[in-house]
Amino acid sequence: MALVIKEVTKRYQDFVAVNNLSFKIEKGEIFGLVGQNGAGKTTTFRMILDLQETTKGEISWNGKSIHSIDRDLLGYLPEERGIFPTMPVEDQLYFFGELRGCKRKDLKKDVEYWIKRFELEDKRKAKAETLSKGNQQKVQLIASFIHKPEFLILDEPFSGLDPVNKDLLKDAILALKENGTTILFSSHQMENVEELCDHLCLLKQGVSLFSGSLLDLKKQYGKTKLTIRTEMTVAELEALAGVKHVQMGKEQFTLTLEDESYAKEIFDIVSNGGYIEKFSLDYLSLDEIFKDKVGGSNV
Ligand SMILES: Nc1ncnc2c1ncn2[C@@H]1O[C@H](COP(=O)(O)OP(=O)(O)OP(=O)(O)O)[C@@H](O)[C@H]1O
Repeated sequence: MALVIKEVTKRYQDFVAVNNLSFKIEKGEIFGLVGQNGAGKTTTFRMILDLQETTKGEISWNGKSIHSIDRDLLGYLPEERGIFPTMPVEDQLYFFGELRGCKRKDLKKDVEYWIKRFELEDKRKAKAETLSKGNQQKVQLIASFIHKPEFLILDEPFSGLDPVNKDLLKDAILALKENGTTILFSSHQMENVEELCDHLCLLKQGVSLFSGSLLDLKKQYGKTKLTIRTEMTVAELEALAGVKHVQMGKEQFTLTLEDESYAKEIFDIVSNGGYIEKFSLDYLSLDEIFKDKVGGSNV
């Protein structure tokens, strides 16, 4: 295991921000930390980065206490966005790379590569303050990993990015993983976590509701989401055995089943021995699971 968080608690006076949290991340993995505002994500990051002390518990990287590792092994995109306003984009990236111990000549290839990859070529000489918010975020993001850290922590990296830039970021995260970087990121946007992570931790008010593989989490609920197109009414569908909830969508219904074993019987009734345009049985989305775990819903 690369990162091990063991029974970590963070207390601010009487308030417990992180409560007995444990999870593990393997080398080269993309791991998602998911939780609502105030769940304790940033606090957890700050403890991993040794910017804040734990009240209790241990954090280790490759078997060594986080207090004793070389800081340059780590990269961090904090939640607070901020780069030097008057420094040109390109200079900014060299500056952060050199700050983390890299030589300017060794940085050139990577600076060029990432400027191109994040479509910032025409902005390279521009002062950071003249860039749009999304572009500033991209610069700060590149700055967080230009020194090729082993372990990269990204706090809400997707917030404020348009769909095209979100895709650029997703591709970049996958490319960093390909190169062996271990990545931990937080997000409120479940589709990003679902697309990128094999493993995740769901946090609620500082307490872990789940940590482990996304597939294992999905299996807890089973394939209980049934999407069908039918002439039947909501009332008729609700009356079927094993149906917990029916949601009417545009030209289709989404049924929540008590158990996936009811699907066959429902198929027989809905298709009535004939053709059916749509009948699809799926795992719940992470968003649906999260809402259920955190708030209680109809799933
Ligand atoms: N220095 C502090 N003193 C007191 N309470 C704090 C301090 N820092 C954080 N907290 C509290 O700890 C809780 C967790 O905060 P944290 O910033 O870790 O949440 P988060 O999951 O990152 O939230 P968000 O998604 O809104 O960034 C919050 O209730 C916050 O108010």
